[in-house]
Amino acid sequence: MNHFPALGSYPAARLRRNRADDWTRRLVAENTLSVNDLIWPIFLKEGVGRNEPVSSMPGQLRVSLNELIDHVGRAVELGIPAIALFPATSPERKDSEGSEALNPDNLVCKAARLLKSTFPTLGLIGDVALDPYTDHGHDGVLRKGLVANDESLELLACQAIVQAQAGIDTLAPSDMMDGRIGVLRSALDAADLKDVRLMSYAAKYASGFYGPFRDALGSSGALKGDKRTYQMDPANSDEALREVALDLQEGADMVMVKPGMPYLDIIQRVKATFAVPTFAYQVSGEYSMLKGAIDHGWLDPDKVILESLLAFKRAGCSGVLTYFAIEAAQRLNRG
Ligand SMILES: NCc1[nH]cc(CCC(=O)O)c1CC(=O)O
Ligand SMILES: [Mg+2]
Repeated sequence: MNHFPALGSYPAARLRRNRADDWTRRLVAENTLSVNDLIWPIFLKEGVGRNEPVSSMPGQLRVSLNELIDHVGRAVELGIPAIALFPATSPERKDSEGSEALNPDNLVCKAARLLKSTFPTLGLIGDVALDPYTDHGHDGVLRKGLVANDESLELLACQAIVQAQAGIDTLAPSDMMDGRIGVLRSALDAADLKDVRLMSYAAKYASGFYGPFRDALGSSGALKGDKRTYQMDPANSDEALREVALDLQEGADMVMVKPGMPYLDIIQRVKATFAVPTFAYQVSGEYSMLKGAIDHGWLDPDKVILESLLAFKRAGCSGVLTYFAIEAAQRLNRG
């Protein structure tokens, strides 16, 4: 069936006409990518000392607190609206309950206070989940060998409050426990932190693409088993809509789909169904795939970085968490 009878067909219809010059290409472009779409995830390292390269993510660093202002200053200068903080916690601070997550002087909280006082207008996103802090590497606590949903929620709520009090303005729960958005929202309300935003990792899949991230945080060696009892099955799509519906009902301000590129179909369905601010996480494995090929000279960074990010806009995203944020912003600012 012809859905566009009025348009006729070749030779009257020649779609190449609009592609013939830069000016028409710019006029008919349906989507744009700008610096306003970028969120830069940053790994933090304890102690004062040198930054450390992350070997499975060439170009990314674990940043120590004394280097943090210079490091983040680059994002601020480029106009990147927000960064997301992830702590590489040293093994001696990890335990089975992830207690360090509740320490108001933990790495994320120290970084948040420092960054808020230096860059008051920069958005700070804090990860809510226990895996950087547990010696078993799971996002919640274990009871009888299983990740216990409701016990974990209590700890996650405390973790959220501690971060918000340190200056984190957007909490991003990545734990995938059921009910955590509602619990976090009421905990924030009770603590008079009503303006703190919740960016829910609503549809987070049990993905192999997180491998380099777990290396960066040192949680891959620690992780016992896998996360398939709480993260979503990559086979599922309808279920993502249920996850998003619940999180919105419970008080999420923004939702996220993760990973990104292999899940563009999910992003599109979420945006079409709910019409709410939707984000994607172009995760560590996606970065390392592209970066590895770029470093070998097999892909052209001037083409693939912005193309991969524009794909998220086309699918319906408001913005993207990407380790390419700096490189993308530099290219966008160059015009
Ligand atoms: N709560 C853990 C968390 N938060 C963000 C990522 C992955 C990000 C990336 O791969 O870049 C993960 C990994 C996991 O679930 O094991
Ligand atoms: Mg959920």
